[in-house]
Amino acid sequence: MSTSERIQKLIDSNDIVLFMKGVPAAPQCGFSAAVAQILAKLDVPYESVNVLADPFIREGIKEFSNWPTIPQLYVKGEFVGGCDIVREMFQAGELATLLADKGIKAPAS
Ligand SMILES: N[C@@H](CCC(=O)N[C@@H](CS)C(=O)NCC(=O)O)C(=O)O
Ligand code: FES
Repeated sequence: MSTSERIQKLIDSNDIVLFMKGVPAAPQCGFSAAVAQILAKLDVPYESVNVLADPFIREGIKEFSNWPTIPQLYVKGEFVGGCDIVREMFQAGELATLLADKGIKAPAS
């Protein structure tokens, strides 16, 4: 499978995918940590992909999204943005709205 096919499969098989440096429990960069923290606050399940563990994904996702940096957030197969965009959307309440519009809910507590 090519790198872009692997990326396509990841975003097709998970409602939310965060391409990040490190893992949610131990992010390796503040930008990735910020997005993981926001997703934790929204209390939604997501798949994370550690680009530091895979140089092909690290470069491939930039080409795939036409976006030069990590982190990158995908929701229902659509690129949402990096840290700045996600932070702004979260603060404006737009990220919660986007997830609700796409039918993604926090697990019932
Ligand atoms: N302003 C960016 C910050 C992210 C950023 O600058 N990422 C850099 C440093 S972690 C990056 O991915 N550089 C390319 C690389 O490390 O492959 C955003 O909104 O996401
Ligand atoms: S790893 Fe240095 S800024 Fe992200």
